[in-house]
Amino acid sequence: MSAPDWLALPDLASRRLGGGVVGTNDELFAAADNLVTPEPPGFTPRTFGPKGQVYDGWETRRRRTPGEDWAIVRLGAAGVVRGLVVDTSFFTGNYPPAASVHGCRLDGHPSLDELSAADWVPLVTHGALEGDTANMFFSSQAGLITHVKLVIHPDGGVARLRVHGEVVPDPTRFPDGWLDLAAVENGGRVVGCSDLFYGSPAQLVEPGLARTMGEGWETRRRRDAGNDWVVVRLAAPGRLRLAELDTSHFKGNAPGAASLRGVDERKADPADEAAWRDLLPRTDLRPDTRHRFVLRTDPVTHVRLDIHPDGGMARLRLHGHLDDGVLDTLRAAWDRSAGRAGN
Ligand SMILES: NC(=O)NC(NC(N)=O)C(=O)[O-]
Repeated sequence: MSAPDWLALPDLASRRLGGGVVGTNDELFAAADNLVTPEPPGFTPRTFGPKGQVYDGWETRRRRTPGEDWAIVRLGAAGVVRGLVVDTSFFTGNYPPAASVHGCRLDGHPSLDELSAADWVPLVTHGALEGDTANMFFSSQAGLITHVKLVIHPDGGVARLRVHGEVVPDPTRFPDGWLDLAAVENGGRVVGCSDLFYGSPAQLVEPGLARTMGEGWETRRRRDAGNDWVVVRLAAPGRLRLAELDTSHFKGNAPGAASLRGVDERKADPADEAAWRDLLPRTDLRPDTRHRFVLRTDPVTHVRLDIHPDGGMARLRLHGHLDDGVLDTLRAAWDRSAGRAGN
């Protein structure tokens, strides 16, 4: 069976975006914070701590009274949830047989008490789980979600909770309309690339600096005359003023040069090669360097980064201003769905 399309969407709960566990009723065996760890779970058999076998995940005690266990997760970026993964990797004799996930929308910085009293809408209802498995659930809930509540029936261990969805730009994050239009936390997304052999291009637009080469995008060595590329769909239409092409950590494998092109899908079809306009001409790059290039572009909705011929890059930042009227549109969309996660 092929992977569902929604798996390619960003994990809104990931710690990489600032997601975090804000409360749980029980984490005696293993901390619920592990649910949002970006790296895949690991396991070393027969490693015992003071409470029992050590697990990389959330694990509650064996229930001796009726009920269920829960953990509430603050998403790193608000969005519309398209699919969830309740990953029970390495939990074999102690996984929960079923899980539910609910979502809510609460803006600002709500307390656990406020979250507990929120209107929760179902994203997954009593979904059957397999042990030691990435259990996948499609969500048809169209509302904007800021927090999710994982409920396990009745108890047990879950290694990771992935909440894949489309980021909805939060206009309170850029009150003057100046933002990194490529950033995933603002709603930017990598929608195409030539090669992702060593590292995912989605990492180019993640927050912060890459800590290692492994946190960037890296292609294999090309043995033909072509070059590698990625296309980013911007958070919203905007005029670019500053590009950052960050080759940090890529010392023996930085691209020799790069260029940027853009297109405005409101005026031309991005599938039409001839519609793309130069934003930054082919420019030499240095290894292990945060290059900044000042730009002055017309409004664009998509940007293509070409690297010549291949190699790796840690981050791509595309700072600029939202096109005229777009900030008002984003504010209206944000306000319209306020307090209505289920709509
Ligand atoms: N061997 C175990 O994993 N036992 C228990 N869990 C831990 N973490 O020790 C349990 O009851 O699920």
